[in-house]
Amino acid sequence: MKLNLNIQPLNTWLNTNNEPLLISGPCSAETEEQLLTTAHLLAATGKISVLRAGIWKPRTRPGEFEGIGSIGLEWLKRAKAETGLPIAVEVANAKHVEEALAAGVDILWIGARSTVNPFTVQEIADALKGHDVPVLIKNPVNPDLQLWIGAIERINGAGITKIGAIHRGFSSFEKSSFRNEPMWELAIQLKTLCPELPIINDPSHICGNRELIPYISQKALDLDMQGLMIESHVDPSVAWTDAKQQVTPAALAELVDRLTVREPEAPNEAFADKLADLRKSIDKIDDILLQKLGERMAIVEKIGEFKRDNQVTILQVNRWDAIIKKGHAFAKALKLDLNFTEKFLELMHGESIRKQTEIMNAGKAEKGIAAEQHNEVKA
Ligand SMILES: C=C(O[C@@H]1C=C(C(=O)O)C=C[C@H]1O)C(=O)O
Repeated sequence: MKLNLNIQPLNTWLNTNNEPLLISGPCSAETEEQLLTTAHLLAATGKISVLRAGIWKPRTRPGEFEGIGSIGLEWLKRAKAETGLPIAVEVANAKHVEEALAAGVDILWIGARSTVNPFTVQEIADALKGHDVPVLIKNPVNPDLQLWIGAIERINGAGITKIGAIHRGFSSFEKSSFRNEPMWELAIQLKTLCPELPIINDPSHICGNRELIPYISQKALDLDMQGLMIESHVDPSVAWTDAKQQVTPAALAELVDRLTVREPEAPNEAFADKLADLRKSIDKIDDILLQKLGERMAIVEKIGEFKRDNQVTILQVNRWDAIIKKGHAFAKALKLDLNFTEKFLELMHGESIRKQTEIMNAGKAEKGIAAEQHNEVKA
């Protein structure tokens, strides 16, 4: 089901010269000189459309630099007057919204740590009522698409129609090369549910280091995201916050030059025809795959009934082990990714277990099973 949002297309409220939107600026405004020098260097690249700077910083532990505060608005105003760039800041409560709007801030964004809290988002939404300011909403820290959507709906419900989502990645318990796991599928789901909603990628917070930023930026553009928010600093080595992930304005310009912007639409009829042909072949294969999956499940059900009637456990580790081993051999021979193949088989096995559990317990503890099934579907 599509989301029922009232969103104005990005190009109707921000001029990006038909290029992907690029928002850049320091993680934190530190001093007037740092902000202005960075802003001038960024403006001189001719690459960016919006200048950003954090002035109220939600930090994990107390005692870290928590932002320069309202004085930063004066510096941003000066940067805007001198460079002509629209300015953007993060807001986390009603007071921030009021101060930012009074200072003529052009774009507000809601950070990941605020998006997680519906009370905070609602407070911001209420403060925005009656204003016509663009608002960008970062994904919540945790991979919860509904929470992200809920925040977008709250802001939209306050009458804000110039809205964008910022994909900044998600906290994960697992060790990873990323500071925040991209979990692209969540951004893809959001785009599928609301195709008119601009999604902007934040490679700085996904990567947590400079090195991976070009890779993530390119991937974001190839997933048809409409822009990038990349942190930059006149001298990242001395930055007060997020030093490892900021780039110099010169490095930013170089990075942007190396990106390839591809079109979502077919460039000509010949391409469209060839693509349609290839897709026909995929459709045929998908039909066979699903047909075979259905046949497989019917046999799994029979085995389930057989096990139930003979009091045999559902899980058969040896059999499962053999399937995985055979899967590995197939993956190698067919040049399929091993991890993908394993995940696919695991998904199938999980469904067999679920189905056989249902058969084993038919009529018994129905409530518990229904609850488990509900959770599995949700997950
Ligand atoms: C279908 C069975 O039950 C379970 C499901 C399996 C499967 O999906 O292939 C394999 C082993 C069992 O854990 C079976 O025992 O063969």
